[in-house]
Amino acid sequence: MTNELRVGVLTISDTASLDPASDTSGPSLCRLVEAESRLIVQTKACVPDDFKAIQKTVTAWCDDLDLHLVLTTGGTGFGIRDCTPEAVLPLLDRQTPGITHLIFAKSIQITPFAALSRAVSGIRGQTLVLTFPGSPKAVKENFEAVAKMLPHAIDLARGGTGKKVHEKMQGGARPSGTVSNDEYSKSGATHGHGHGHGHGHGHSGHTCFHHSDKEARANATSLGLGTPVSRRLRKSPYPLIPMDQALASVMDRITPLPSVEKPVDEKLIGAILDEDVVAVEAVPGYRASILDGYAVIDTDGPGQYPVTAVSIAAASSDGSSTKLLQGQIARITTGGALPEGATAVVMVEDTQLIKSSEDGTREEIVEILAKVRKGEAIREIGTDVQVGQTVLKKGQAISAVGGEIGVLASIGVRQVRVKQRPIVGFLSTGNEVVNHDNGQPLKMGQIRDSNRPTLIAATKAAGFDYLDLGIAPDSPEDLEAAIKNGVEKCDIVVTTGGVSMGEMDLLKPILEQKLGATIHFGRLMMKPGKPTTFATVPNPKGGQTKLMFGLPGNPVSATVTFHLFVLPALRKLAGYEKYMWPSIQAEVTHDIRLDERPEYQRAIVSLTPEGRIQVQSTDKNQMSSRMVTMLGANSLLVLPSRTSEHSSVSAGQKIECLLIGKLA
Ligand SMILES: Nc1nc2c(c(=O)[nH]1)N[C@H]1C(S)=C(S)[C@@H](COP(=O)(O)OP(=O)(O)OC[C@H]3O[C@@H](n4cnc5c(N)ncnc54)[C@H](O)[C@@H]3O)O[C@H]1N2
Ligand code: MOO
Ligand SMILES: [Mg+2]
Repeated sequence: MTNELRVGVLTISDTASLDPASDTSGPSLCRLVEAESRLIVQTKACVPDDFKAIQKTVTAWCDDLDLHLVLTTGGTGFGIRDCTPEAVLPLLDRQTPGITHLIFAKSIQITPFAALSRAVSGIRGQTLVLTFPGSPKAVKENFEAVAKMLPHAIDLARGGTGKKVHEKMQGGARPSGTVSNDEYSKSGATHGHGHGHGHGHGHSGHTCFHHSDKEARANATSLGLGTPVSRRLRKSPYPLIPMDQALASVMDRITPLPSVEKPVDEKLIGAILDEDVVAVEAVPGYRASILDGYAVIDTDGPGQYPVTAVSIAAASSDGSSTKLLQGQIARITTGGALPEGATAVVMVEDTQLIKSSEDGTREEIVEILAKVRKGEAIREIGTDVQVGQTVLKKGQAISAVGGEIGVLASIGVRQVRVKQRPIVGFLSTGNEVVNHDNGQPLKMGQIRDSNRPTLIAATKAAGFDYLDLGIAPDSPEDLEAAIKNGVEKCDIVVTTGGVSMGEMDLLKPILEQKLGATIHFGRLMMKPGKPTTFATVPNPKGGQTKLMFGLPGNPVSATVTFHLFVLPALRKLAGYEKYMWPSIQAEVTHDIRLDERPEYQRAIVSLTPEGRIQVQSTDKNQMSSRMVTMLGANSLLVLPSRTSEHSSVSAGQKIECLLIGKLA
C-alpha cells in the first residue's frame, strides 16, 4: 500500500445527473477529501437515483479500482426515488454500524432533521463505503464527524493491526475511545517522521507526509496548476495500476457508436454492419453461358447445325430472349443470356465452321464435335446468390480485401446500415515541439513533432478518421482551449506529452480542475508509457461524454500506448467484436534482461523456413525516446516484470507477442 488513500466520490441525484453543474455536494465532498492529508480523490461520478446505476458504480469502484474509500452523497432520505441504502446494503460484506451511529450522533446534535437520513456504511472487500445525505451542509458535518478516523478505519479494513494508533490512544492524554481530531492528525505526523524511509516507497500503514506535501495538496488539490514549483507534489497522486486493470477500465467504458446508412463504396472499408443483408436480386439474374461457344439442346448430340441466333453478353433490347428449336444452335459469348430451350453450351474449341455467309460476317452452319451433358457450361439463375439469401451478417466487418463490397455491389445494394465510425483527434503538446516539416533549423531545446505524424499514419492505416488538432504550448489556457475543441469535435482525443511530474506537465490538473474530467488512471505499471492517462471528459456542448488519452510525450511511449489502448478503443467504439490485438507465442532469438516494469519491446515476428514462429527485438537499446526501435516492428513482445527468480528470458523461450503489423 502506498501512503495515499484513494477515494471515489459518487453523487447520487436525478437532478445532478441531468445537469452536472447543479451538483454542489459532490464537489464540496471532493474538496473536503482532498484537504485531508492522506486522502486523494481518484475518481468521481454522478448517477441518477437508480438502484442499478448506483450498484454498478459502487461495485466497480470497490472491485475493479480497489479504492480505499467510497463516499456517496444523496438518495438517503425519505423521498420516493431515494434508494441509496437499498442499493448499497446488499453490496456490503460487513456493515459498520459504529461509524453510522457516530455520524448520526454528531449530526443530531446539530439538527434533529438528521433523523431523516437513512444512511448506511460498511465494508465491501477491502473498501470502506459510507453513504452521506445530499445537502452540502450535511455532507460537511457527516464527513467531519469521521474524517480523522478514516485512515485508521481503512487500515483495519485492509487487514492492518492499527497497533500504532491504539498505542497512541492508550498512552495519550485523552480517555480511551474518544480521540479528538487533532490527536489523530498528530499521530499521523509523528509516525511519518518516525519512519526511516523516504517518501512513498510503498511501505504500508500510517501517514508519512512532510508538512509541505500536505499543504501542497490542500492548496493545489492536484499537480501543477497555480502551485508554486517549490510546493508541487513530489510524488504522483495517481496509483500505478497493472495493465489488465487499465485495459478493462478503458474497454468497460466504451459502448459502440450508433449506426448510420452509408452508400456502398470504398469508404465503407473497415465499417461494421449493423444489419443482416438479404439479397433481393439473384446473381446471375438470367441463365448465362460460362463459355464462348454455342448454345445447344444437349440431346441433339454432335453433328452439323444451322446457327439460328446470336447471344452476345449485353442487355436484350426488348427484354426477351430468342428461342432455340431442336436441330438449331445459337452462337453465344461468356455471360450471354441463353436462348429459351437451350440446355447446354459447347465451347468454340469443340466446334468447326462448315459454312459462312459470303461476306464472312455470319456463321451459317457449324459442326458440334463434342457431346455435352444437360446443364453443362450454364450458370443457372441464383447460382452465385439466391433471392432471400443472407449474404452478410450484422457485426461483420467490411474488409479491405474487397469481398464484402463486391458482394453488396453484385446484388444491387446501394445503402447499408453500418456502425458510425469514430473520429479521433491528435494534439501534440509542449513548448519545445515544432511541426516536423518546419523548414527552419531547430533552436536549442526544440524538437520536431514526430508523434502526430506517427499516430495519424497508424490511424489512417487502421481505417479510422482523424482530426489533426495541431500543437498546443504548455500554457493552461491554450491546453484547455485545444482539448475543449477536440472534445467537441471528436469521439476520442489523444494528446501526447505533459502527463508526468514536471512543472510544465499540466494535462492532468487541467483535465480535473478545468474540464471537469474524471481521470480513471494516471500511471501504469508498464514500460514504455508509465504516465499514460485515461479520462472521460464532459462535452462542453452537452451530450455524450468523450474519451481522452493523455499519452506520454516520449515518441515510443506514445506509439506503444497508442497501439495498446487507443486502436483497440477505436475498434470497440466502431463496433468490432474482436477489438484487441491478436496474440501469439513466438521463440525469442536472443537473451533479454527483464525490467522491473512489465515491458512491451518493439519486435519483429517472422516465420523460419521450417515454419517456426520466432521473434527478435528491433534493437537492444529500447529507450522510449528512440523512435528507431519502431523501425520494421510488427509486434510488441510482452515481457513480464523482473522477479528475484526470473531476471531474464533466454533465447529459444516462447514469449507472448501482440501482432500489430503484418508478418515479416
Ligand atoms: N520525475 C519523474 N519524471 C518522469 C517520470 C516519472 O515517473 N517521474 N516518468 C518518465 C516517463 S516514464 C516518461 S514516458 C516521460 C513522459 O513525459 P510527459 O508525458 O510528461 O511528456 P513531456 O515531458 O512533455 O515529454 C517527454 C519527452 O518527449 C518529447 N516529446 C514530447 N512531445 C513530442 C512530440 N510530439 N514529438 C517528439 N517528441 C516529443 C519531449 O521533448 C521530451 O523529451 O516522463 C518521464 N519523466
Ligand atoms: O514509461 Mo516511459 O515511457 O519509460 O519512458
Ligand atoms: Mg514531462
